[in-house]
Amino acid sequence: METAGDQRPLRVAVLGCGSVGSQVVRLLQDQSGDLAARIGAPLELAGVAVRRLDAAREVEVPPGLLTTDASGLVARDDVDLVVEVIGGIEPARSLILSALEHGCSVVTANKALLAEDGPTLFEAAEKVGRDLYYEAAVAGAIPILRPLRESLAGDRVTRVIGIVNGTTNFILDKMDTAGSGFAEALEEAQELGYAEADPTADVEGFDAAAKAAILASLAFHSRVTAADVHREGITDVTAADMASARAMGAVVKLLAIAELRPPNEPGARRPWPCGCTPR
Ligand SMILES: NC(=O)c1ccc[n+]([C@@H]2O[C@H](COP(=O)([O-])OP(=O)(O)OC[C@H]3O[C@@H](n4cnc5c(N)ncnc54)[C@H](O)[C@@H]3O)[C@@H](O)[C@H]2O)c1
Ligand SMILES: N[C@@H](CCO)C(=O)O
Repeated sequence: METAGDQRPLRVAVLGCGSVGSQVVRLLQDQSGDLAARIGAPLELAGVAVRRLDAAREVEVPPGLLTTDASGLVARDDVDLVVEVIGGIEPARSLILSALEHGCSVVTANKALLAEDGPTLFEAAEKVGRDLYYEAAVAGAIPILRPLRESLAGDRVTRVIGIVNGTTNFILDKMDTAGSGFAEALEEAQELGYAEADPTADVEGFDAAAKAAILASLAFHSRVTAADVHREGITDVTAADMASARAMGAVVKLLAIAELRPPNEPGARRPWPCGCTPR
């Protein structure tokens, strides 16, 4: 009987070894047996692109696998799959496009990029017949994007609402339940790895807006970018606001709310006409 070990390994390149990247590398190393059995082939780490070779990391990476040449890594012939977890727009976009052009499938957690320029990536993947997966871009541990895209493909979704930003949820909860100050709670969220590299993205609502745009695009088969989303952060929320909410039996939360409006209502969008809806 053929086992996963008899199959050619799938070679994985990881771009970025921060909070998320280090855990991807750890999983590839610690759970290689389980992953191989589930996938049907061993997953092998081909390389990890980092900014600095000598930086402290949460995971041990064999030095021979580290490189500061991310462009070179995604263009290598022996790489099958690229995991982009450096974040931001550039060079993440160019690296993903190059990886696809070089025949790799791509997994990215980059909601900022997807919300700004997802169609360019989806079209590029479609053109070369490669996969582009991004489940971790919204509500990391909760499978939400694939169910919206596939399980609910035949349904008419009219509303998506939820807490989609962990950092603000953590801060608001600490302010409410432990009486923490905003700055102190933010620092703790950063230490725990919840916050974006620039936490302004979290506390001013940019991260939630990007996630709302991705959710709305999938749920309503439409094109919504982060710039289309009304955004409010939590930096003005005070202890007095918390107390008022509590007195009303409520809590303060940062929500992403996406609603489909009737077509002739002001602000309503038409479904996206071409074949470039998020896949
Ligand atoms: N942290 C989370 O909980 C979380 C959850 C879901 C999605 N995400 C997304 O995942 C991505 C990564 O987030 P993170 O929290 O790991 O960020 P991070 O800042 O901890 O890690 C990013 C890493 O990429 C490196 N990097 C940046 N530019 C690089 C380049 N050109 N070449 C090589 N390395 C480069 C940085 O040095 C850093 O180590 C972001 O898109 C983020 O929005 C994060
Ligand atoms: N900074 C993001 C990471 C997960 O997307 C958050 O706090 O939700």
